[in-house]
Amino acid sequence: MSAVANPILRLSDVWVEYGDKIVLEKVGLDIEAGSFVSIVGPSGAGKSSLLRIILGQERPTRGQILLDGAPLAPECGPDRGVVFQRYSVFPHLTALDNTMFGLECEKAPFMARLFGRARQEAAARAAEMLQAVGLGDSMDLYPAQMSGGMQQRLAIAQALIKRPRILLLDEPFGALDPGIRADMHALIRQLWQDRALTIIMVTHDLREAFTLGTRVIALDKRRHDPHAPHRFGATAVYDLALRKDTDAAPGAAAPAIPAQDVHIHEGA
Ligand SMILES: Nc1ncnc2c1ncn2[C@@H]1O[C@H](COP(=O)(O)OP(=O)(O)OP(=O)(O)O)[C@@H](O)[C@H]1O
Repeated sequence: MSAVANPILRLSDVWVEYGDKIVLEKVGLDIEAGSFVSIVGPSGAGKSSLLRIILGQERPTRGQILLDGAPLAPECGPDRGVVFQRYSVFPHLTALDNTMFGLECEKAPFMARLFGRARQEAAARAAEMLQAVGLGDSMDLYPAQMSGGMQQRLAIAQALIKRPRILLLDEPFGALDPGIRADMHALIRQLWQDRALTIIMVTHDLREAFTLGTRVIALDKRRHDPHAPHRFGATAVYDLALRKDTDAAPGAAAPAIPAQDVHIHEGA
């Protein structure tokens, strides 16, 4: 376990099992508020499973997750927002209505519709959010009228409208062209800094992991049983804290890291 004083998230001895298949075993992690944590690892290592349990969509089969020192509520709370690789926006709603939807669900959980002044306030907040992600001129467009990059910007606006403190990103830029990806890196870095977010991002792209992350965690199996591939789960096999100049230009390569600032330690 990587000990951090007053972590925003603490995972202690967390296991995720599906029947007799062990996906994650003995995961122990402290996540510091304001950090940008990149999670890497081979396909099937349990990266998305880890995000789902932090989001509260699923519960670990063993172990404990603390959010600000208190056990994680069993459902997804407004303190955590999520963006997936595949566009999660609603095709029948405009960008503005897509962004407002989260607020409408929160404030009018049965009808998911606000009226009068409450609606005006929600629309103003959604418009501000769309400006922040660079969609200020596209509020009336439907997702089918938007590019992939624009749809991911919209998904980020949806995730951030409820002002979460933790943003979970599951391969958010994996389906985008390299040029658009660079723009999205700049955007996410800006939002991370401006909104003092804690970000946990799963990616297959090591360059992306090191460029954006202040910490890179690799999940993998420490033990393999060739006769029973599901007998052992993955855990954090590498945990690298990177010293980052947060004022670096968006998209800039990570600065060189002096050897003494690289901490490689075994998972729990
Ligand atoms: N609901 C489920 N029931 C059974 N097995 C599951 C379930 N969800 C995930 N798994 C299994 O858990 C393992 C880890 O899946 P997960 O999607 O977390 O891995 P990943 O590291 O995110 O993979 P990828 O990089 O390919 O997206 C996989 O073997 C998957 O088949």
